Amino acid sequence: MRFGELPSWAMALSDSIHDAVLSCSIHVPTDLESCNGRRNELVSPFPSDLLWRQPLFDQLIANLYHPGEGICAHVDLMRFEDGIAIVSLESSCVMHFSQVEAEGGESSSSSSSANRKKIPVYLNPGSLILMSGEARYEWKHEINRNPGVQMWEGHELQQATRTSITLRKLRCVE
Ligand SMILES: O=C(O)CCC(=O)C(=O)O
Ligand SMILES: [Fe+2]
Repeated sequence: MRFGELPSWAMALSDSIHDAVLSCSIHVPTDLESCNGRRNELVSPFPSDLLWRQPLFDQLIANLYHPGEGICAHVDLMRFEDGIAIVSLESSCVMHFSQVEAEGGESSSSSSSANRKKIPVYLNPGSLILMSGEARYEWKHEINRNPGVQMWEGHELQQATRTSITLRKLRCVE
């Protein structure tokens, strides 16, 4: 785990994440009438106030998982600001997202565990996960790699050692 100024390779990674977000961000007209007035908004996988903050990230953790190891469902600690990036390396895997229980817990009918869906996201080696806003605060993420096989769309995933690098920004304490 590392806090404060990141080592140069992690700064380079952070810059690459910044560039990757920019390269898949597009400007779209806010409405048809304003098309000619060139008013448009940026649609981006990371909100621009987060993308342009300085520094983008100042904390990183590298996690090493052997076959059969994963991480249980959680929301990242509130000591970190909004805007989290994870680079997934080496082994493919499936990350599941599930909605945080509403206040009042299991008795709340719309959010009972039976109704709460898990959204699977397939991660290739090199995949970048960006979490902000609702995804960061209202959804848990987990990787369930029990010993044995993990399946994706009917195919068996070959489990190998997996490394992930999570980049975050510490919340300022006043
Ligand atoms: O290994 C991963 O992809 C997830 C890591 C993670 O969620 C965390 O460190 O909080
Ligand atoms: Fe996490």
